[in-house]
Amino acid sequence: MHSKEQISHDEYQKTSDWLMSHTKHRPIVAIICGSGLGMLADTLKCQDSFDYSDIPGFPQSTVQGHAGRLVFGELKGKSCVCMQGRFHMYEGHSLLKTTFPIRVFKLMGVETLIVTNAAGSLADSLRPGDIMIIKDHINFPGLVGLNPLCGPNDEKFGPRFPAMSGCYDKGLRSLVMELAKQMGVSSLVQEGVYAMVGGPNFETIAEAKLLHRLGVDAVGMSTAPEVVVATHCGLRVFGLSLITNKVVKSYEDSESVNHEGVLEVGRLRSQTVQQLVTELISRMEINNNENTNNVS
Ligand SMILES: O=P(O)(O)O[C@@H]1C[C@H](O)[C@@H](CO)O1
Ligand SMILES: Nc1nc2[nH]cnc2c(=O)[nH]1
Repeated sequence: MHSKEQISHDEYQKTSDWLMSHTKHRPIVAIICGSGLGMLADTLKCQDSFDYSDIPGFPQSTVQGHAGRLVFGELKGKSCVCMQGRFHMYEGHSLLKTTFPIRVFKLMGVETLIVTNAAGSLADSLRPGDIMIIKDHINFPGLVGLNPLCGPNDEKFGPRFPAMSGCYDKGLRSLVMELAKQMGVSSLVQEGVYAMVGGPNFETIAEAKLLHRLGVDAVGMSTAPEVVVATHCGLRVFGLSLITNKVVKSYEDSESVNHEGVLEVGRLRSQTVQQLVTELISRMEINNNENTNNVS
């Protein structure tokens, strides 16, 4: 089950050095755009962007709605880097490749990771178009040993046995709840538990019932490996799921989900997600100012 693949510290460093020599931005925040949410990158000012295919060591995006571009720029005076397109296990990437950018971000000086995704809801209180602030996750592939941290541990990044309780920063979660109130969109926003499944198929009804009984609020096919690797190397994490569909949990229900519908809800709610993330970045406190305002 375990792959023998390893990525050395030097390989992450080479990619980081290449990027740092091709942009003047020195990002302190990294944003990963979920399906249909790539427009988050459009808000960045003074952009430098790179196709993944041009970045040494970077995997390639193959999913519709994931452009495959890394965009550097400024948002509210803070230097950011944005992944327009992420890597999923179901595309055939190893978990190390899926999470490759996270350690590159760490080496570039990023302190905070914002992850977004499209997800189906199991909680009755979450409707399509709602935004779920991720309070915690269940990493189903991880529970059976499909974890990017399997294999030799690189102590330069983090410990062999990292804690994962509290991996979604409480302060940032409360801040976004507060911002949602101030923006008049609090009726769309609530906290919940995200579960990652392997995909690429959507859930059977029996699987949906199981997830519901286990206390999962929303389900998707990404995010958990990225958050595990980010937490391992000491990044502060904030995550949100855009609820794009209800997961069908009844044999009487004739609805079914498809990727086009997922992307469509992403487009419809893009503005609100964009505003929330922009306000979050504007208001979040930064620990280490070394990387701030380095763009000349
Ligand atoms: O990258 P995310 O997690 O937003 O993508 C979700 C899960 C699948 O990749 C896809 C299904 O429509 O959307
Ligand atoms: N697994 C899963 N991923 C999703 N991504 C968007 N909607 C869904 C869903 O219903 N199930």
